[in-house]
Amino acid sequence: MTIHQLYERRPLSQSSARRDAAHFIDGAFTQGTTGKSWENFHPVDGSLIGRVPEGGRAEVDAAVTAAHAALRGDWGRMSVVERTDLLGAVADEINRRFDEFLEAECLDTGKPMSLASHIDIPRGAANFKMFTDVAKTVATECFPMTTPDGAGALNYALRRPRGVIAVISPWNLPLLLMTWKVGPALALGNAVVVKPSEETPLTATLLGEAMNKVGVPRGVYNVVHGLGPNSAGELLTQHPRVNGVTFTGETRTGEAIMRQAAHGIRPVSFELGGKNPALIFADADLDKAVEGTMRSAFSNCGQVCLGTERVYVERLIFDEFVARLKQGAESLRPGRPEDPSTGIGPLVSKEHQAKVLSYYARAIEEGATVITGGGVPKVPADLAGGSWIEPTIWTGAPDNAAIVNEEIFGPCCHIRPFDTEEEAIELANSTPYGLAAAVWTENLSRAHRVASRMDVGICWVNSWFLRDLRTAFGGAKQSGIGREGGVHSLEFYTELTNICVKL
Ligand SMILES: NC(=O)c1ccc[n+]([C@@H]2O[C@H](COP(=O)([O-])OP(=O)(O)OC[C@H]3O[C@@H](n4cnc5c(N)ncnc54)[C@H](O)[C@@H]3O)[C@@H](O)[C@H]2O)c1
Ligand SMILES: O=C/C=C/C=C(\O)C(=O)O
Repeated sequence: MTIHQLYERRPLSQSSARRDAAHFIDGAFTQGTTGKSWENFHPVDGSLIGRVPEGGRAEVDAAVTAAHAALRGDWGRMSVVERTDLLGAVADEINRRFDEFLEAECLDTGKPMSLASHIDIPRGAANFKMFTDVAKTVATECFPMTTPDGAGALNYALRRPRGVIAVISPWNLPLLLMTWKVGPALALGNAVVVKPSEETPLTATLLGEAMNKVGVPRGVYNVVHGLGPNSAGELLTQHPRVNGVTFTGETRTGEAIMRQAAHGIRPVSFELGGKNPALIFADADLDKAVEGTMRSAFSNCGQVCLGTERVYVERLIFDEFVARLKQGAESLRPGRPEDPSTGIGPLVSKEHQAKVLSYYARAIEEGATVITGGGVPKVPADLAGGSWIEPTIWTGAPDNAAIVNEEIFGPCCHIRPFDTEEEAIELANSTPYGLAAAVWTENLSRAHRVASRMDVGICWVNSWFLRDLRTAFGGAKQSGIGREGGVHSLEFYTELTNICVKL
């Protein structure tokens, strides 16, 4: 029976028993000591999923202490092969419990199962597998040198785990983005304390069961739920015994975390916001450019940091492209995650829905023309409690408009014509962000020429969201600090010592 058939009779939100989240500290689940918690709602219909405990100083201290104890214990004494065998088993356990992770992720986010079953959950396992390979195969460096006495000396580099890593993760791809950090951290010998987003606690909690099942020593993986400021997030990122902070989230939040982590000096690795452009030249394969921009603008209800919110189209094909993208946007049917015909899910929360709707209103004030969307879709009565939003396309806004310069993080994009390659490049690079870009052209020279001038961390040509996990991933300008992926993750998750031996 397919996962969809499982729910044909009853919606996911009514098929699942109430699910409370729990902290996972030193190998044990606990509701903690603060007595504070919040309600977790299903974004599809507003139904209650369960409660989430808010961790405080005691929980953060206990988790950091457990992580350090793990480093001094069996985990710290394990060989790379023993460690990576365990993490390979974690990946296998995620795959063994695939449907449970899928159900939990879709309950928390409301995203279609057809999306999460192809992206979110498989990447949860792949992120562990990828970095076990890196940890087992990465070489180190060695520099023989001459010395005045002629005998010479040998320099070689040794890498060791950085220590206890704080992982602060967002709500849009909860399992994928949390394991994108936990995978390399653990494969390279660290221990972690994860603070998932308050919107999406379930898969981080479930991963604790997988860790225990395969025998990862207690204290290696810890989860403390909480909010950001004045809560577990802030306490964790300023904790004196945390050795590094890796964060994925909004740029403004990154600024706050940087201040919090500064006291006592600890390195940060940031993957932040974006306002990503797509450049579509007249010689592009229009079918592919429309299909790719449909995904990059509307997938995951536009809640993808790498998504496209600015589309620049060569004037010759502007009207045709706008008409084609409008047609695509209007074909997306809102629905429940478990419904295979669902084309688009809801936003993650009522708060986020209000934020996106405020930009929809701002667009009108700024003089934009609404090509399609601009509000809340009509949905069946049983979905009325959800955080629904219409996929929206604008044209005609000024280049300094908020909808053209500020990250909205919803299923919306502004399309503007351009006349020359230089103009397109200047427009693409015109915001404080520099995360991703997409260039659509069949001209090989132009593809390489334009891509090389995108001031971003990743540029796709005639594609979007193709991800080779060995490549460097991260943002330029206000979209991030550092790169993670493949051997690039070594820089943040290990400390390097150069040893010079006189021969
Ligand atoms: N660059 C990337 O790879 C990437 C990937 C996904 C999402 N994002 C960005 O994330 C944002 C959406 O996710 P979000 O709304 O969860 O982001 P957010 O910044 O609101 O929150 C992210 C996480 O940070 C925590 N947090 C908030 N304030 C904190 C503080 N002062 N100290 C410690 N922790 C704190 C939150 O509790 C949450 O766990 C968008 O801006 C999107 O572009 C970037
Ligand atoms: O929403 C942002 C998506 C980020 C994706 C990754 O970090 C990845 O594919 O590794």
